[in-house]
Amino acid sequence: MDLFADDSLLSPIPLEDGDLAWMPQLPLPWTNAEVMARLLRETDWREETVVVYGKRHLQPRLSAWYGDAAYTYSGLRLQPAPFTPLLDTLRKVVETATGHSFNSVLLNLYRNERDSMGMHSDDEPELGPQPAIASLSLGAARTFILKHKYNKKTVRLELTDGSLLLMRGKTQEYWLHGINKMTRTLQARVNLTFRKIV
Ligand SMILES: O=C(O)CCC(=O)C(=O)O
Ligand SMILES: [Fe+2]
Repeated sequence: MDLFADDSLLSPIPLEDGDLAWMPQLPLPWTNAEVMARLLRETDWREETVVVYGKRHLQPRLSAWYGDAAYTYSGLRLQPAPFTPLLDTLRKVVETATGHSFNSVLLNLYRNERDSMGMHSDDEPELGPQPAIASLSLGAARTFILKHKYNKKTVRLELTDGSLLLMRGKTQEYWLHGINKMTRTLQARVNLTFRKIV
């Protein structure tokens, strides 16, 4: 279901075989720093283990999954917790800004420049075809890298404090995305990806 959208604040970012839109500052009812501090404090952050080629590794970031349904992500079965009042408020703000409805959110905490996320597509079957995923960033800016699966073109976006990136259409089908480690010292960043499990 698409809600009535005040999406005039979202600007399209041209991307072949994909659909991206972005706003530099999502209008929030608190300052970015207040939202970030509350998310750091109120979230049930987990250091998840992943098994790659039979070897167990700690993920290079902390994460938490809130929503109505369990979700399989990077081979991990994430047990959901119900939305908190803060997450519910953020969800409504993001829904108004994007015109899409969401019932789940994955939070990632990049503690410093050494935390990262490998290249992937958010194409799990429970998201349905052509999912809309809204990504809210708080704290340190990190570079979001998109790589085309077939022609290998690369696009880099700076995801700054308070910004909202909407990925939809064929984006997950044609592109991988991720966050690289950096060498320059960086403060913490929290990213929330709102999703709809169908
Ligand atoms: O931290 C980011 O901006 C990317 C997060 C992401 O790709 C995900 O949660 O699937
Ligand atoms: Fe992703």
